[in-house]
Amino acid sequence: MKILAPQQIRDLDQYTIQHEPISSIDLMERAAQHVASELMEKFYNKRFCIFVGTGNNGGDGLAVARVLDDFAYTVKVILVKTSVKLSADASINLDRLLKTNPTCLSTVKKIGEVDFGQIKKDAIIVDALFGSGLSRPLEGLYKSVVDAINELPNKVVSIDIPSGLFAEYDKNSAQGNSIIRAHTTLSFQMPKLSFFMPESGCHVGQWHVLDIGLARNFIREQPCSHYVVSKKQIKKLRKKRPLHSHKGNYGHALLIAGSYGKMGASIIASKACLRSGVGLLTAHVPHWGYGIIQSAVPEAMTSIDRSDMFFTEFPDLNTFSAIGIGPGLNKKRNTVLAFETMLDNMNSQALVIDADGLNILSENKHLLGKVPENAILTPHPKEFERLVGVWNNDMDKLSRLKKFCQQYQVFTVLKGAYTVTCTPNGTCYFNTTGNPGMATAGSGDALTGIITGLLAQNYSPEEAAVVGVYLHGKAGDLALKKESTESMTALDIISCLGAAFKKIG
Ligand SMILES: NC(=O)C1=CN([C@@H]2O[C@H](COP(=O)(O)OP(=O)(O)OC[C@H]3O[C@@H](n4cnc5c(N)ncnc54)[C@H](OP(=O)(O)O)[C@@H]3O)[C@@H](O)[C@H]2O)[C@H](O)CC1
Ligand SMILES: [K+]
Repeated sequence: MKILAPQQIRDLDQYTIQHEPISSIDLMERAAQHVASELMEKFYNKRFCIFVGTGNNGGDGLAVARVLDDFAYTVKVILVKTSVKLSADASINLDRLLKTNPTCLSTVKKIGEVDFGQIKKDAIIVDALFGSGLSRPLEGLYKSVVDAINELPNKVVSIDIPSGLFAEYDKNSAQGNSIIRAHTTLSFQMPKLSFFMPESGCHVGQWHVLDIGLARNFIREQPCSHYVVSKKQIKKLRKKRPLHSHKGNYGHALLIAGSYGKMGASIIASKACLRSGVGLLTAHVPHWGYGIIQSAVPEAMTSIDRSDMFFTEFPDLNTFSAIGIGPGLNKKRNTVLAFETMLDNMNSQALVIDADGLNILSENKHLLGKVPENAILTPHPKEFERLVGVWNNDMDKLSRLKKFCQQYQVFTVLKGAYTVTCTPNGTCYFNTTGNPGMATAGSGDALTGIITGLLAQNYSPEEAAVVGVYLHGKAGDLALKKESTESMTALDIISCLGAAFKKIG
């Protein structure tokens, strides 16, 4: 699913009105019907208190109030209005509401006029103050109202976007901005870019997309560099196995991971790689790790380093279709040298670099130039910061991510609540599977194993990264059915990979 920019969304709105054709007031009505249905389903028989502004987001709120009132819900509407006039469609909806239920509405022009004490604790607050038309941070009356709503214990549902939040904008990170902290956000047609950033996404709560039928052909034709990964897309990318096939058809992966005291990284990455469908796996481990890996992962072959403790050499790379390097490696001088020599000797093998592999790159920046094109780097934010420097805010982080991928022609999987895969041309794919239980030791090693396994099976780097991240998150979500966010371990995630594949279908 595309994540369009605010101006594109406005154009989409206009295009739909002209080409469907549908009048803007009817489009607002359609949007409001969707919101009201969702509210009635989620909050059956609850009372609602709707804060509306003067733009079209407020118009949505007024129309929602009327629909809820038609269904005999108890609704209070608070129109927060400075001296500005209402938008044309908000004004029509105000008249419609006044005709059906004039007593539900109060208009406030000063903060003292809002009687927050009157709002029952179990009422659902609907936030329809500002949507995608926000042009500056909130001030004065609007800021006070938003701050006061955020102090209330009530659940808040935002229409389209939490009021005060920009759809995509650096100012989201400005200290002291007042932004609604929603429990749920019902967003029209597509999520907004700011939902995916830690600094701004924390205001959004659970978000749901309401398909209000905006012109699909227009969406399809829009240039776009931000996408949300969907199950449908992953299903299309999954490679189905023919009946007559053998392990030789599914690639041979090499995992260079683990060192003295960190053999778990090798075990976890190896198990994940095998559970992702690789035909053959060789785990390259230090001499000391031989017995450990052989007994923990009997399915894997081993390549044994001459060093007892660390990675200092590598086997003939031509045997392998994909290589994963980094988990639990350490950064000893000889390890750095071996890594550099390996980069010099890469041919056509697909490559994943994680953990200490990334730390070696950030401490030896000249090696970045040796990373082969289309390699996949899988940093967590701290590792990424070591590679690109400190960012000012999340939008800056995103632009550094794109610049980095374009400069080195690599894919980067930047891990987080919404892990983003950025391609060498700067296109970003946001992943929505996964949960906070996956923030646990070895979780990243598992992802390295999964992506390496997919690469070995001839998934393109883009497919392997996007599918791998999705599967890893999905397996984590399935593991959460048996475990809690606290108790989940990396091996729990791996044990659910089979079920995750089945969920893709
Ligand atoms: N996408 C669609 O197809 C549909 C969207 N709908 C809804 O419409 C809103 C967007 O509506 P819009 O009227 O463009 O924007 P807002 O409702 O957010 O409000 C804009 C007005 O608010 C003023 N404004 C902006 N920032 C501030 C501020 N910080 N303080 C005070 N006032 C502010 C702005 O004035 P300007 O000075 O910036 O010109 C406008 O007057 C979308 O989010 C959906 O909810 C449709 O209903 C369905 C189709
Ligand atoms: K809103």
